[in-house]
Amino acid sequence: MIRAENLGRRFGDFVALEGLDLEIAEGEVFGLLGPNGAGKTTTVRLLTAVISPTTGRATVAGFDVATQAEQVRAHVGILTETPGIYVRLDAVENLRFFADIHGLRDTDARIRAVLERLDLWARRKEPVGGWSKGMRQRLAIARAVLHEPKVVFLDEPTSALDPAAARTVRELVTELRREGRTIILCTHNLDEAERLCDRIGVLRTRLLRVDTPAGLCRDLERACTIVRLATAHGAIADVARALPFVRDVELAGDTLRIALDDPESQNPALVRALVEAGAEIRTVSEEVRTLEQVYLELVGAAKEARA
Ligand SMILES: Nc1ncnc2c1ncn2[C@@H]1O[C@H](COP(=O)(O)OP(=O)(O)OP(=O)(O)O)[C@@H](O)[C@H]1O
Repeated sequence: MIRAENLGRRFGDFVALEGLDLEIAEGEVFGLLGPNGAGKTTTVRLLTAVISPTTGRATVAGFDVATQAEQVRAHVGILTETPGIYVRLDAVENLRFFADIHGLRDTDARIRAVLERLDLWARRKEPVGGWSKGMRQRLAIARAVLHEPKVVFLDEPTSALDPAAARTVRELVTELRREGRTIILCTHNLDEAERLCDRIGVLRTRLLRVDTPAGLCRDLERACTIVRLATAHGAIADVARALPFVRDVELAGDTLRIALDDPESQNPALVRALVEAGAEIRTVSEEVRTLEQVYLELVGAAKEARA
């Protein structure tokens, strides 16, 4: 649904985005994470044909963002960080305005359907200036999906919302995904990204890493197997240390933390050796790092590399 090849954008001498290679499948929820100024909004603006690339190319729904901007815009919906909602107009007037821009037909039926879906129909006649932030955000999402786009870009959709309103927005994202739409979600909320996204890309001018949330948290270079013993046992730790494929062993209480290069293939031999040495093993598990740890290391390393 989205394909970018060496996509980049400069503003004068300043490089906002460089060498973006990315493919996003239809129906995927793709999270874009990165610190302030990392180039997330620039990426969204490039992929929605609001600005043009200075290097590379990209297609969205099969259309080239540089040469077929109008078709791209017809197939994408965007929720920006500052959605242009007209506070003096009511919800229907706001949506009618955008429906006219898109040249939509069946405007009244569409508006009613989307407002009912977002639970805003009963309040449709009030100027939206008097609404809560959460309600306005829902209206902004209604606007983004009014023309039933195949791809929906959501730039920080839950920032500045209270937990209940944020939850409603997250439920909407899940619903949009159920309808088969492709969603690009820019967020600083790592927990939200982990819960909603099929894959996550970490960006800092360049795309540093792309993987599933679980894949990002499984740090292969530091994979550790955690073995909990029935009784604490220094001798068992020494047995593990003596194994040629074990890189490091820490014993804390009844728990061994064993660093391996490839736990999946080395765990069976490790467990066999420990049992043969008399260990009574209660549990064997994998040390999983949090997305926050992985994220901070990735963007921290990118910052050092740039310095
Ligand atoms: N029109 C522009 N002219 C000059 N510089 C720009 C322009 N648009 C963006 N930039 C710069 O490009 C960099 C990337 O900005 P961008 O808005 O894409 O980051 P972001 O990852 O969305 O950040 P945030 O999380 O703060 O929203 C920033 O340093 C920004 O100042």
